[in-house]
Amino acid sequence: MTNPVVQKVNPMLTEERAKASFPVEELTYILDGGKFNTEKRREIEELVTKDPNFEHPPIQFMTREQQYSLAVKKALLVQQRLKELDMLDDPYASYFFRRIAMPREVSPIGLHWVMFVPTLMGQCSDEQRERWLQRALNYEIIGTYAQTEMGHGTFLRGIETTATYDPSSQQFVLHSPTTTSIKWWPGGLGKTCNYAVVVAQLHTQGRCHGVHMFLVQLRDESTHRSLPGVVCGDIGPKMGYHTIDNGFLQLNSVRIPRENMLMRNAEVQPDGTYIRRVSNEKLTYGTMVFVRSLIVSDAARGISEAATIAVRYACVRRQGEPSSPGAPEPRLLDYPVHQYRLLTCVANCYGLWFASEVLRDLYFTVQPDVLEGRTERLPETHALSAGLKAVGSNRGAACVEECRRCCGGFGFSEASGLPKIYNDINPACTYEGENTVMLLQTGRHLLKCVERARRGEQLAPSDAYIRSRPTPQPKLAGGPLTADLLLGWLRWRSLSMLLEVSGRFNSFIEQRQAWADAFQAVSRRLTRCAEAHCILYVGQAFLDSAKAAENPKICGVLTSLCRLFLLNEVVSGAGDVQLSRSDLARCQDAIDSLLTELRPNAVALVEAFDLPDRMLCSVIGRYDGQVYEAMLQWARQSPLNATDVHESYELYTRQFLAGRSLAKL
Ligand SMILES: CC(C)(COP(=O)(O)OP(=O)(O)OC[C@H]1O[C@@H](n2cnc3c(N)ncnc32)[C@H](O)[C@@H]1OP(=O)(O)O)[C@@H](O)C(=O)NCCC(=O)NCCSC(=O)CCCC(=O)O
Ligand SMILES: Cc1cc2nc3c(=O)[nH]c(=O)nc-3n(C[C@H](O)[C@H](O)[C@H](O)COP(=O)(O)OP(=O)(O)OC[C@H]3O[C@@H](n4cnc5c(N)ncnc54)[C@H](O)[C@@H]3O)c2cc1C
Repeated sequence: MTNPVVQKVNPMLTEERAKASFPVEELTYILDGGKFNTEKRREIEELVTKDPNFEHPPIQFMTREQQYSLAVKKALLVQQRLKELDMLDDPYASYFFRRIAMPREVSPIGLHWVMFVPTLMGQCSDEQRERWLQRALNYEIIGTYAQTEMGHGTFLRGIETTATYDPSSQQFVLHSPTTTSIKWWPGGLGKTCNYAVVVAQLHTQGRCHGVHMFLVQLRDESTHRSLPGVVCGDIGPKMGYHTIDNGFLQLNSVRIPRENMLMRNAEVQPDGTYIRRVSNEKLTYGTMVFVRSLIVSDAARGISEAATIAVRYACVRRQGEPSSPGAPEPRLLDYPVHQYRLLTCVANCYGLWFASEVLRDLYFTVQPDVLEGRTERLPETHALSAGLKAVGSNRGAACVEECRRCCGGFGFSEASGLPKIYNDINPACTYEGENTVMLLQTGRHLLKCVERARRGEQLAPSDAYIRSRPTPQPKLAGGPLTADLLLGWLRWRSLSMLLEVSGRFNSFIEQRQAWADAFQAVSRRLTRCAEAHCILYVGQAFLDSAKAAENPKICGVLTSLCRLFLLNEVVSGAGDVQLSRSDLARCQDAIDSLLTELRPNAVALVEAFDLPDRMLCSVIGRYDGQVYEAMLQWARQSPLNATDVHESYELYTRQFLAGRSLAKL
């Protein structure tokens, strides 16, 4: 543990820690992807924790402008430190450095490395990479990804910004023709960035060729003033994300050189001739596939933080009727219903954690082929990243909210750290493709898989269970409810639901409905199919990782947690298909026994995430469990407490009490 123990550890937490049935440290190595990674991460965390430059009072007491300004300073300081430490080329080290240096502070330059650089990597021709990539990697320029407009987010083909080629000057003219065409939302666009990848409709030789990407300079590189024709700014306060300047951008006939169109997949020649190099036009959407896969891991990390806080708090918080006179009040964690609420969040967290690793590996296996124009596995990768992005962020937001409520009133206080975790994960349900829209993309792919299965074509590995005919329901009665059996049931459920919906879809087609209309008619049910498919993927990844654990004690506890995850899915999905009352009752009993079995490991399972206090930023989730003193200390920092009598008393309350009118004040 990298946590400095400030005070004596609360004995209730020590007692819980002693109950672990497995070596927590070894599970940490598994989660980090090896002991080497754990050690490296801890070194970085210690480095940042000791650096006074990253210390400051809680940002929750600051104004938005102060928060933004501090975040800019810290984000840039991180870059300087990473350079000094020669860590810029090490994505693992720089990720953890950023994370611990700016815990729960969304970086104003975050879009630069999450989307701007990956877009340059994926969409530039080789010469363009030479020209811009190194400058971007060195942070000589700071960029963002400007796609969404006020009028269009989901429907990308509806984007209105135009890039019209002018062969006489060999320039593109970037223009926002309407109010709705103003770019709206891009992170860091308002004040921080000086460049952007702008998504626009390409017009040349009198024809529109659809959405393409252009590198546009927004601000002067030395004065940072916006360039002629560029109008940009901050979009104002949001539900969260206070540290980042999501921005707007209006382009008034801004001219850029022809070479600033990103030309890996398509090109406009000097005379204006348009040439498409690869047939799959969806390659322009490549960066989104990448970021969607990252969101699954963000969701798991968000739950890991919230669950660490809520489980620790549940060990030290006493509330309720003592079991006998004179006995202490029960701890929250003693209540089975509380165990259920927390442990199912922990189970979701592990499932998403392992699924995000499998998805990341898939992405990095497929990406080199995609860059070379071989797109055979792109549909599977898109369908999985879209669906898992939706399921991951939906679950992430729901579990973090559940953990927050598990902490009662303190969960509503910023002191708990929980509102911030929620406000960080919640927008992921919307950005990078709104979740329902993403589930529909997965659903569309699944419908096509049934069609392919019917034609006897081979399906991608994660779709291989899809057949054109139903399979018998696995029997849950009789033998033990093993993880394999439960996973088999979820596989059967996913296929059954899909075949039912696809049957309905086909009947609409037979009635001569257009494909798009038939799709709309089944869309509501299709989103459930997409969820079931993704949950199956999560369950499979979870079980594979549990089985792969070499230490039998870790394998045991992970398998039990995986069973809890699977059983909970079976019970909550019982309405989607027919599950007999007796099977349902068996599953419910099995959940109750698992809660009793897993309860002694509750603390160990969250502490395996090895989250230092600096990362959690939580008064009630501290390693030492000394909650109440710390809560008082926190409240003392409120600027409202700077004076005993607040100025509003003199200005208003005193007048009010004296019976004077406040109307003109
Ligand atoms: C909903 C769709 C997918 C629809 O696209 P469309 O062009 O209308 O598609 P269509 O003609 O209906 O054809 C669908 C077809 O296109 C395929 N496809 C769709 N997306 C991809 C992809 N990424 N990779 C590979 N293939 C893709 C689909 O599988 C369909 O294929 P098919 O026709 O079935 O063979 C699209 O408009 C979309 O992706 N919308 C969501 C927009 C979005 O995600 N915006 C993100 C902005 S950036 C951001 O939010 C950053 C935040 C980060 C932060 O703050 O940290
Ligand atoms: C914090 C944050 C950061 C962001 N950062 C960026 C960024 O850096 N760069 C960038 O370009 N964009 C960014 N965005 C924009 C984001 O990608 C869009 O908000 C998102 O794609 C949704 O688009 P929209 O807001 O236009 O919603 P809409 O498309 O108007 O959707 C509204 C609702 O309608 C539903 N809906 C829409 N179409 C359909 C359909 N076909 N079928 C069924 N239902 C449908 C959706 O599910 C949704 O619930 C960011 C957004 C947020 C909140």
